[in-house]
Amino acid sequence: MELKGRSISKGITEGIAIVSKEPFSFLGGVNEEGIIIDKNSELYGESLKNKIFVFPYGKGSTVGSYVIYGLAKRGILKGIINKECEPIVATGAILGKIPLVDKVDIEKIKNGDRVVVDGNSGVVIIK
Ligand SMILES: C/C(=C\C(=O)O)CCOP(=O)(O)O
Repeated sequence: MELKGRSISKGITEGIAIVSKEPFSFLGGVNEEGIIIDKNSELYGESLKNKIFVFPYGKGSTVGSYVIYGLAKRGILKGIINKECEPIVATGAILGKIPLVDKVDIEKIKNGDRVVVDGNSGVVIIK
């Protein structure tokens, strides 16, 4: 299935989706190893390692950009899909050089789906 969206950060990646139905704060939401540490998150205790992180939009501190950058640079976070990306998450993905596509109907993506994020054309493919 192909979902059309908008390119925010270029590049193409493929991986397993980890889906949060709630908006996500990277500062205080995830540690340096990519483990979700926000106890209010439905994903508490899960890992972002080698995953495509799917969530509606970012929330919280501007420091979130640097958290995303660090996760990307350490090769933990492979890509992001948002319903509506905001500047904090966009900045982190662009600096970290990981693909990000938004304006996607993320309700069609289930936890564990294998997805392709094409940040060049702004398309997500569920395999
Ligand atoms: C850059 C900031 C703090 C630091 O250097 O640790 C301020 C972040 O402000 P927010 O209102 O959380 O975006």
